[in-house]
Amino acid sequence: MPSEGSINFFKPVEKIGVIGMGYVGIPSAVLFADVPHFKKVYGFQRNSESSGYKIDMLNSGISPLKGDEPGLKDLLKKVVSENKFECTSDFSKISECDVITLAIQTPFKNRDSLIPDFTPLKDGLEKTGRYMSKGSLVVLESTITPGTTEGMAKEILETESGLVAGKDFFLAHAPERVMVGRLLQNIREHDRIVGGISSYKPSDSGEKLILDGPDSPSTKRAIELYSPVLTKGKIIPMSATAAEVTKTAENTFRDLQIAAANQLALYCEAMGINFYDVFRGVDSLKGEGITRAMLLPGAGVGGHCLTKDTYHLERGIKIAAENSAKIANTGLNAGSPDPLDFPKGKDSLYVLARQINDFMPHHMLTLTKSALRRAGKDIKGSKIALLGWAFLANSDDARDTPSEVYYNLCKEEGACVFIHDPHVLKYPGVEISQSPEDVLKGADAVAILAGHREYYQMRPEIISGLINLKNGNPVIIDGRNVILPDAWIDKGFVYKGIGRGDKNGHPVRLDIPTGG
Ligand SMILES: NC(=O)c1ccc[n+]([C@@H]2O[C@H](COP(=O)([O-])OP(=O)(O)OC[C@H]3O[C@@H](n4cnc5c(N)ncnc54)[C@H](O)[C@@H]3O)[C@@H](O)[C@H]2O)c1
Ligand SMILES: CC(=O)N[C@@H]1[C@@H](OP(=O)(O)OP(=O)(O)OC[C@H]2O[C@@H](n3ccc(=O)[nH]c3=O)[C@H](O)[C@@H]2O)O[C@H](CO)[C@@H](O)[C@@H]1O
Repeated sequence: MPSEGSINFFKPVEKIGVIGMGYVGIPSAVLFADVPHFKKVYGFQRNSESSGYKIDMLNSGISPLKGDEPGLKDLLKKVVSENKFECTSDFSKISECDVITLAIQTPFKNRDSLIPDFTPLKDGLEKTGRYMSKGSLVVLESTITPGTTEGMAKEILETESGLVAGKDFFLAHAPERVMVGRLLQNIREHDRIVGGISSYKPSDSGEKLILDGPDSPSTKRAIELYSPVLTKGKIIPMSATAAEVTKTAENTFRDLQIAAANQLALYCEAMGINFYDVFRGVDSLKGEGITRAMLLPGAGVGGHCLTKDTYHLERGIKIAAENSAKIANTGLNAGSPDPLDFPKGKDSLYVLARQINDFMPHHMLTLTKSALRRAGKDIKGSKIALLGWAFLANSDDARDTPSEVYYNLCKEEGACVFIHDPHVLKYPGVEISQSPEDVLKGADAVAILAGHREYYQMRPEIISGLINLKNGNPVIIDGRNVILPDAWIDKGFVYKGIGRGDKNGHPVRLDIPTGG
């Protein structure tokens, strides 16, 4: 084992353990296994009721992941047949590994508390600490609250192993930035953020020199691990905490950009103008590095990433302030101010962005009720055709979907809601139809919640033939800018669209045929 802070590793990385055979761990493990000079990769998977089945599947060269992952099937078969990858629930094999990476889920306990449930991750860290050898590198790939690597993870590993982080073993955070559907490509091509913990080495004068970020031996060891896997991507070294903030901030900023578009859309509606005119205008200011990356407004923000990573970041600064206060109280630097200087009593901009994005399904309800009123109907007792349950266009992923919020709000108002989605076949607690006719027949209102390509094909004359014309004008609410308002207004629809202040107050045709 190198002396404290030394960067001369005594042996190259040969055996790797990846804990957590999921969307992140499986592609990560098979890519490591395909590197010629990495001799063996163990995929550690606990033999739980919900996921234990993966062990035999993986050892048979079959991926347990849903959906198509280009290249994964063949690569998995290859590394299994070469005996370079083996899935196991025998965690004692961790002792053979030079490197252990943890790709374990880090969900929030519930949408309200927004406190992460680190139970599975802590279990993975305890097993790692129990079996890891001196000189090994531990890397957390899970999305975690900033401060976790230098904090909770380091504490658990040191307690379980009796070793000292940064001296007897290396510790880093290398967050995953993959998208389901292109896991291998993303790992190979995205730049890789690598953040090792700080180490210390004695200077000639006997003082302790801090080796941090790119100079940290843990960072350097992690670079040795990830470099052979990258094709287009390059390594971006930094400190462990900076790596944690990078991961959570990249999604926080995307959420913020979407919230900015949503707020502007609400302003445009209130001022009777078309958001998309303003979008084109603002977007035209390009060149000289002065572009404004404006994103698009919509019926809300769903998914596993953007709905949570802001709260990881917020929790990270809260913990940093608490830790600072603890030091302040120990008299080391008594009375030191709160490390965060921020306008007193003001909410975080990022939390406000989350609140604006979470408001959008509520705005969809406002538009629905207003349109039904203009058609002389009450939402209570109305039939609403909800088009699009997935949180993302042309996807079957419905995690944290805004459609569920809108659905529950309409039900609370006494509406009967029928759901259509061509990609999401089932979801707990609701029925989802793949037949547009069944959902649209007799509907008083059509609400578009996801921008699936199928919905761009809808024609007003076809839809009006299906829905309920007998008691007044049909209604359509467009949450994803899918339809052209005039064509539908001409057919007698009452139209409302997010950001469409220029059309939301359109005159309503009263001479529509109510059908035979
Ligand atoms: N899925 C994505 O697209 C994606 C993208 C970026 C980041 N991430 C992050 O990566 C992490 C993993 O996400 P995922 O989607 O791969 O999760 P997942 O649920 O698909 O896989 C986690 C796996 O770990 C196993 N596991 C849990 N606790 C364990 C333990 N103590 N010991 C051994 N195995 C254990 C589970 O059984 C499961 O098989 C999360 O923090 C997530 O936020 C995921
Ligand atoms: C590795 C990782 O963490 N990757 C993340 C993942 O994020 P994701 O899977 O959650 O997908 P997103 O595209 O972010 O959409 C989220 C929701 O926001 C709505 N939305 C979107 C854009 C817009 O202009 N207006 C909107 O309203 C949309 O309908 C949906 O509900 O992939 C993104 C690249 O796709 C990445 O950038 C992002 O880091």
